[in-house]
Amino acid sequence: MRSAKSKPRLNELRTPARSKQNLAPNERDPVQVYCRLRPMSRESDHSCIKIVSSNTVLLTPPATAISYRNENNKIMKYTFKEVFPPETSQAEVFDKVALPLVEGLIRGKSGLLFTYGVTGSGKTFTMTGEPQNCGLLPRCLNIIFKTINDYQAHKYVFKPDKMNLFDIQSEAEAMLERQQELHKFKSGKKNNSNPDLAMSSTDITKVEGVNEDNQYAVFVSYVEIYNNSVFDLLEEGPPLTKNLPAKIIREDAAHNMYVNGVTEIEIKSAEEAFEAFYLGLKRKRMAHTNLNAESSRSHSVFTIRLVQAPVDEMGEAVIQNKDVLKVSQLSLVDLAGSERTNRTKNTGQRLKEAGNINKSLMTLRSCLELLRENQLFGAKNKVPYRESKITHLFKNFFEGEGQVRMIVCANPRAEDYDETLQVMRFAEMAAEVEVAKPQITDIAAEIGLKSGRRKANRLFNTAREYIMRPDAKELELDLGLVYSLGPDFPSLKISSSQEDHIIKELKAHLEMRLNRREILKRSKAVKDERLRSALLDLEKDSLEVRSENVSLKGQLAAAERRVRALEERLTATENASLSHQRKLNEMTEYTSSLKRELQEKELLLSQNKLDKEKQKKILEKRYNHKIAAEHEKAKEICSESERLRNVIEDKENRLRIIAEALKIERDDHTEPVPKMMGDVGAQTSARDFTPGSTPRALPAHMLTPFSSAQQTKDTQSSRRGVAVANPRHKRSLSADGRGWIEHAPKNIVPMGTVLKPSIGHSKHVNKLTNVKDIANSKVSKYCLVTQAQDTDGEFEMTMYKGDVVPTCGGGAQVIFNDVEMLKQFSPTRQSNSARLSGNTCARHSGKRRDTGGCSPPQTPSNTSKKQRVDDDEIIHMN
Ligand SMILES: Nc1ncnc2c1ncn2[C@@H]1O[C@H](COP(=O)(O)OP(=O)(O)OP(=O)(O)O)[C@@H](O)[C@H]1O
Repeated sequence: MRSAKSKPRLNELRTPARSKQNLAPNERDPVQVYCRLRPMSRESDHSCIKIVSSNTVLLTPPATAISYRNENNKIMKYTFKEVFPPETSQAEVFDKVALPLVEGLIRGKSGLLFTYGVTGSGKTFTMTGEPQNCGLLPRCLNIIFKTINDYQAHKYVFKPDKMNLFDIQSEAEAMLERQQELHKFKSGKKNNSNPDLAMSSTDITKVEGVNEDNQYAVFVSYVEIYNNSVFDLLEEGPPLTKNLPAKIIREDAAHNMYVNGVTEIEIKSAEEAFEAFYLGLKRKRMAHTNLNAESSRSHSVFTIRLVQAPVDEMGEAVIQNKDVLKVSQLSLVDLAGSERTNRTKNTGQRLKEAGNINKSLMTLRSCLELLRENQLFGAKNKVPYRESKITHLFKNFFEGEGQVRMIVCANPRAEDYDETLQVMRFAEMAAEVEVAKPQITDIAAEIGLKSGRRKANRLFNTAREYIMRPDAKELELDLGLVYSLGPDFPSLKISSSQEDHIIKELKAHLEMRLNRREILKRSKAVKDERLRSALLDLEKDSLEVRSENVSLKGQLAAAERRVRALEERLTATENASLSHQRKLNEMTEYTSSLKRELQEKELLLSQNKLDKEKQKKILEKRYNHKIAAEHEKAKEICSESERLRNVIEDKENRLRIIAEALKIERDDHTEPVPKMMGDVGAQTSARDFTPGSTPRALPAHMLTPFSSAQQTKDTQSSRRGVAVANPRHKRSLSADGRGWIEHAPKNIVPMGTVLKPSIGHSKHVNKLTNVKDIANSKVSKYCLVTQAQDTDGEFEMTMYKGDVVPTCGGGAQVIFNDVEMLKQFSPTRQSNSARLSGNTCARHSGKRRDTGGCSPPQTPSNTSKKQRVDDDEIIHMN
């Protein structure tokens, strides 16, 4: 727990929010409602409002009014704090209504002043006024600056913290910001001032309540509430014509409502304030209605916030602590005019605006009604402040504390009567609402600061300046201002014995002076003590400084010696450096000459390169068409080779067919020859024979020699003397002496002639079933022997020959490259070719590419075009 005597902590100094219900009557103030009547536009017009006293008006309904019929021509009486007749001057209204609010603002109390009334009743006239006849707002600004002018803090010492409170900056920080601002303004500041608005207000004087030991700063903001959205009229950026972004209303740490992110401009003079106000005015949405060409369609709220903080003990700078700040605000609200939409004949946007205006005014009205009920009858109605932006923004005035004043403006003309009546009723009701009186605390006194600090500082500065002057003789200062025992003695003249009160007054005065003397003595003792300790500190410091001085002198002498030595070295080094510098210059010159040479050569090189490239291009052009012709030829060759490849593929396919035929034939050869060669042949026509098929019949003269080996021998012996074999007819290609594998049917028919060539080193197989027979290092050639009868019934023997090529899988493949056909003609045969009888040997050979496997050769008839008949083809005539 904090002891009773200890000083309060700074953050405990703020006044806590007080509960309205528990307030004593003297702690509350009613909303003060004034009525101002505007002059009639035409003198001939009938006025419905009559002022019966300084605070009462009578409303007489005209025959055209609705209330004339509804309320039986009833005259209504309304009472206000004061009624201002049409001829009342602006200054008078200001003095009565706004001046007390300004005074409160200076003392740290917040205030709210709004004008309320029917459209065209003079709200804006009252609030803003006209050139040369300024209204409440300019007058408030003028008087505030006149009052605080000598006590203003430097700009940016107080800075809004964006959460409705303020930070305090040091003088240095503030100066830096001022310089930045100066720089910004030099680069283009727009002047928004309006000479008309800098209204003459010479009659304005100062108000009481300024604390000389405080520093002050004024901040203004200007918002507009339009269609229940809040817009910042001082926001930089968007052009005036475009829609401004809407702002939201928030509650700060002290439960005060504020417009979040609103622009607050620090103002140092009334002129600056007018400038800001004029900028906001330009942004205001003005709309024209049938009723009033200048009617404002929005509520506008101009807020002046006054920040004050005590100066420190020295009376110079503000205490750097946020908690000593006191912020008070005066909000000047020009409400949009209330109107009946059916009378204004508004449509579209205007109708929506009118609806919103009326809705917000209705909310204001119902909020005040509920508040009044709560206050008067202890009801616990929930007040719907949030239903409208205007009531939400000023919630803390009604729930917290402050001074609230309202000026009801009225136009006494008959056309406005019904609406004016509503306004009067509202005003009467609002006057019954009470608001807690603001409590003022002297924070400086609470933290032990004495008053008169700034004055003392001023005197001190004057004295110092005076002493510095050469002609200073005697300083005459009114120290009484600082050490004053209070005001002068009251009048002590006692003229009768009954005047005891004078004695009492004198006694009180003396006691006060004694008290003050005591305080001053204590203060002096404290200051003496401080001075003594300061002098002692000074003496101690002085001694330390002296001894330090002696040691420093010794150090200085040693340092000087070192410096001299260093200087000598430096001179020597400089000389050396000079000579090096000369050399360096020479070398630099040499280097630069080399560089120049290099550059020239590089230039030459690049020139050469360019020339070569040019030549290359010329040659390329020249030979391009030749290259194109070559390309054409290449294409032709390609297409030819493609065609040949197709032919080869075609041949391969045919060979494959032959191979299949051969396979069938091989299978047929397994049948016994005698059966094949029997008398069946006599029954079978020779024309039934198809190439490649097994011979089914042979002519009778052919059968004998093939009947058996014995018969062959007989035939050979019967033809003794005839040269049936000539060694010269041996096929050279067949008998090349390499290892052959001869693949012939088992029962091959002996031809009985020399036709079949002998193959040296050959191995005979009937069936090629064992791979070793062919995949054998000794075998490099392959010969397939077939026998058949041709279409003429002649017997022919074909030998397909090829190279055995081993494959990578361990097997072998045969590439056929030669075909030999041996044909035997019967000498008895009657045909065109019958004159030639005996054996014919034709040899066909054709080189072909590797088929990649063992594929049968083409038959001679199929390859007749490509195959040639060898020169050494022999025909044996028997
Ligand atoms: N007390 C007055 N003395 C002289 N002229 C006045 C007075 N009151 C209003 N007028 C004039 O009446 C006209 C309308 O006044 P003003 O614009 O102030 O009305 P308003 O209530 O603000 O209207 P709205 O609600 O439409 O904004 C203005 O031309 C103004 O000069």
